[in-house]
Amino acid sequence: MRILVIGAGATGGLFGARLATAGRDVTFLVRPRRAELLRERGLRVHGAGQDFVITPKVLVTGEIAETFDVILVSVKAAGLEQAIEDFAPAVGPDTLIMPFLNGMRHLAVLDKRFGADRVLGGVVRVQTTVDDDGNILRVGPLEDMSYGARVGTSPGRLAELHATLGGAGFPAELSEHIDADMWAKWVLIASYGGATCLMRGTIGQIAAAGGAQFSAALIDECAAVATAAGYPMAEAAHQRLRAGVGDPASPAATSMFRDLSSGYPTEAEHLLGDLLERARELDVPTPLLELATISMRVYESTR
Ligand SMILES: NC(=O)C1=CN([C@@H]2O[C@H](COP(=O)(O)OP(=O)(O)OC[C@H]3O[C@@H](n4cnc5c(N)ncnc54)[C@H](OP(=O)(O)O)[C@@H]3O)[C@@H](O)[C@H]2O)C=CC1
Ligand SMILES: CC(C)(CO)C(=O)C(=O)O
Repeated sequence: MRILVIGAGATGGLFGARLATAGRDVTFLVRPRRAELLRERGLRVHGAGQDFVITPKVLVTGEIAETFDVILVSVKAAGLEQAIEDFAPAVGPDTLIMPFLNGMRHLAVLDKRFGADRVLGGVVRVQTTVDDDGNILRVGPLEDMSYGARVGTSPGRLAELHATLGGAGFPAELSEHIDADMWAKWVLIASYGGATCLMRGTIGQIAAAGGAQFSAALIDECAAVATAAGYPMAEAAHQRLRAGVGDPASPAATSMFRDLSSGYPTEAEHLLGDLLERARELDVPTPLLELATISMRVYESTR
């Protein structure tokens, strides 16, 4: 299957490079500045014990002349609408679209444009960022993905997708409960991301300052929203998250915290604001989530 990766940033750059290294047919759809850099210097991945460069196949937005089998959407939430316009010409009748985005709201946007049978659920777990030289920097060893059908995707096509994304040097799981997986990831990202951004420190720094109970209470609030929405988190996973916030040495943080620390725009509305809105609709009290959301709104409005 021919793969088009939308964006060659922290997640798309890493997984696209892995897939290309494993011999898959990968093309990156990028904007002109990124294209120039990639053509000049290649796509380099480094950090956490790895260092490799690939010469990527690159298409600049506006240049798409044919459809692809798989589209991996790896833009941030704020860039989604424009990205959809840009990659739409690559979507044919059998194309599958797998988004990497955290949160859930993007699914409705993609479904509306392309139909839910073509839009898979997706979860990627990596710790990456784009460094000042435009390289993909791994800030931790985590690297895996899962994906799965939500409604009416052809099983044959799904199997082909799994054969393409699997066995490429990172764990890739075909999930039969991808909506629940996405909700569980959302609980993680909203609670760890909300806590670290509100407190301006890693999970360990918050614990060392006496905030472990605060972080655990935020996890409970986010998990309660998932439960009310019909996607209760597995008890063991919930308890693992809670246990993780008690370690003062924990370096845990999220991509939203890395964006905040660099003074960049964040996905706060997509990750926190949307969850808060759903909590209100479902009548779930979430005072800490509200606090984290407001603090990020202030950050965004004063950047
Ligand atoms: N980073 C991480 O560790 C993790 C991130 N995630 C999630 O993955 C999603 C993507 O995040 P991440 O990879 O970090 O984001 P990045 O900002 O690092 O990468 C996004 C890339 O998309 C490019 N882009 C944006 N719009 C377009 C467009 N219209 N056409 C082509 N390229 C475009 C940007 O290019 P340009 O340079 O031109 O702006 C940028 O390089 C987010 O929802 C995030 O929450 C999930 C797990 C871990
Ligand atoms: C779960 C985690 C922290 C790593 O994949 C993440 O999704 C993020 O940093 O955005």
